[in-house]
Amino acid sequence: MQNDIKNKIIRIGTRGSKLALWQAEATAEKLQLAGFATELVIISTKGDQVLDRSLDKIGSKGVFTEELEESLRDGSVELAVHSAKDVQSTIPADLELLAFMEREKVNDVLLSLDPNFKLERDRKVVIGTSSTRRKALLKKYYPDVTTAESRGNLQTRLKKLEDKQFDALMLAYAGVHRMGYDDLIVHTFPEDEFVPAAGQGSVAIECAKNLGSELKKGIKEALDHTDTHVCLLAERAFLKTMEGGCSIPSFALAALKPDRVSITGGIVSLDGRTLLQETMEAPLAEAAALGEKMARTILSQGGEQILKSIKEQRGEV
Ligand SMILES: NCc1[nH]cc(CCC(=O)O)c1CC(=O)O
Repeated sequence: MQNDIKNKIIRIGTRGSKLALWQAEATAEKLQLAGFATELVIISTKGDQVLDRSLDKIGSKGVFTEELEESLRDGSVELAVHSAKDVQSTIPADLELLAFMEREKVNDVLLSLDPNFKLERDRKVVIGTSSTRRKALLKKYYPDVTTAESRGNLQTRLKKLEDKQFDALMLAYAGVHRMGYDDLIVHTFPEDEFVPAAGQGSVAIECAKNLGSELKKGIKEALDHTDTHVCLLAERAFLKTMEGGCSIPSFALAALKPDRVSITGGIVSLDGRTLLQETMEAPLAEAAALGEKMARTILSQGGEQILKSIKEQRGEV
């Protein structure tokens, strides 16, 4: 049985950005170690093609995932590799998230070409970011900072930094590290103030539900990191209940204790004035329920109001 499934080449669908390819190659390596043959299939998504608008204006649902999911459906790939952060909170009924790879350090970091760059509370600097969460948290903790749009893949954003479109660039450590830009890091934001977006730093592996149970089991054994998976269940349940999507400044970070899971989650208003943030814990087996409970708590404490005013500002209601 085991040998049968390993005769088949696992085609891995991935976006073409350098970071996406790094993640797909890391996936392929793990599969190869487990005895599978692999092949990468590069698929371009709307998020890669539309670079002149911020994500919240393209629409938050699946901008980096839709075309990959179509390839899972039509059988042209067995797996799709995503940054877990980019995966919409509800997966289509015919697909599933099979595995989450071991998580990288979760923090947001700041990159600058000036190694002596200091981020101080009362310094007027321009920081490149297109994330609503990062913009709003910067307003809260660094009110004198202004932000400038920085969409595009990491290389495009670094080019904007070189062109002095901003003084520093704010990114997830995970991507920076995977691309080998650690040398440019001038600041690491503490994860209790700049709580990351749900899923940040982890790679999610998606497949069609009907891929075949033996094959799915073999792939999961090769790729899944159990601790990361439990944390992601909690964070994604939070995201789903918040109905957040990547354009909402919500955040959630779960962590494991020996036999319990804790989660810190919340939402911040776009102007940074209202920050709702809580930490809760539960037994390991209740990770998803914990994420949901956290979201309901935040929503009832004023999160609902924040979401409503964000939608009003965007003209969605
Ligand atoms: N939405 C873009 C995106 N999706 C995943 C990462 C970084 C890698 C990760 O968090 O796993 C990034 C860039 C960033 O936020 O700096």
